[in-house]
Amino acid sequence: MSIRFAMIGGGVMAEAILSRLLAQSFYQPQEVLVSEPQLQRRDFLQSRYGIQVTDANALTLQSVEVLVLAIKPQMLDLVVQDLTTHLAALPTAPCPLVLSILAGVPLRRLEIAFPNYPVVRAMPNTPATIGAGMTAIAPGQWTQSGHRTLARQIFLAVGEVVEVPEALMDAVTGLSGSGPAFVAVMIEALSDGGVAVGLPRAIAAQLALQTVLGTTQLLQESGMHPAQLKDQVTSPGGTTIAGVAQLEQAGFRSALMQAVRAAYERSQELGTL
Ligand SMILES: NC(=O)C1=CN([C@@H]2O[C@H](COP(=O)(O)OP(=O)(O)OC[C@H]3O[C@@H](n4cnc5c(N)ncnc54)[C@H](O)[C@@H]3O)[C@@H](O)[C@H]2O)C=CC1
Ligand SMILES: O=C(O)[C@@H]1CCC=N1
Repeated sequence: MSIRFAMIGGGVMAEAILSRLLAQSFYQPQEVLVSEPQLQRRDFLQSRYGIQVTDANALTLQSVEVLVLAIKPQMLDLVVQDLTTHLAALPTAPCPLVLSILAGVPLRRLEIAFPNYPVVRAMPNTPATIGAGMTAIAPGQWTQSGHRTLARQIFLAVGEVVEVPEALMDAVTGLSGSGPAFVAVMIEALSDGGVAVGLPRAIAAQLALQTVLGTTQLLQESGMHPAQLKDQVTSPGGTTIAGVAQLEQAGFRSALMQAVRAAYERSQELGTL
């Protein structure tokens, strides 16, 4: 069976996407090749998923349908240099669909690195690991509708997908790309708050997690605006409004808005490194 799906970089996000695609039989393990420099990581991916692995990036360009770039943005130039050194010139046909999940890196740079290749810039997030991801995609100038459909299908395997103009990709990175960390920090802090007022750690952690999960599900299923839900919980002169007043005093909303902006600005910076 020949390789149809290749990835350069076999880290956290590569595994998240790969594991779901395999679990849904989107690709068979024998059709997948991951190029990864760390031996331990290669061994892990091979034994866990039964896929093929290599430390030679150039092998990923051998007549595959899809090539996912899953290295850190700072590594892009090095990887492209490595590919062109080993292949003399990148293959001109048939060109795989290049799917980049690199934060910040614009289509313009990717299309220079992979001349005339169909490129889709994507920003998934870590809940992709359990099929609850949120991915935004922006197609490049050489993509045809089949490429866009394929990109959408791949990311639908790991959660929800939206298509946005490329100009919004850094904003997406600030919100849904980076957001799982912001939410995780909030859950940890809620749990710490519980411990501070006497709850055992394990119980505090369970309460914090289920409260966030249940609230999210309620908002999603009811379609209620978050402000409406907040109003429903806050009894006049009650406990919740005392807590909400403290959040406002500490600048909680502002902190979250600034966190998204900082991540957005960093994504813009990473695109220029
Ligand atoms: N972690 C996240 O939540 C998200 C990450 N991303 C993007 O995904 C990309 C990968 O991020 P992670 O998976 O978190 O990083 P990671 O560090 O877990 O994975 C990167 C992998 O690339 C490998 N690598 C390093 N040099 C290489 C080379 N020359 N050739 C091939 N592979 C090489 C590393 O050994 C590592 O396994 C980044 O560009 C990031 O911006 C996008 C969305 C979410
Ligand atoms: O922190 C980062 O740079 C990556 C991109 C989005 C989430 N993690």
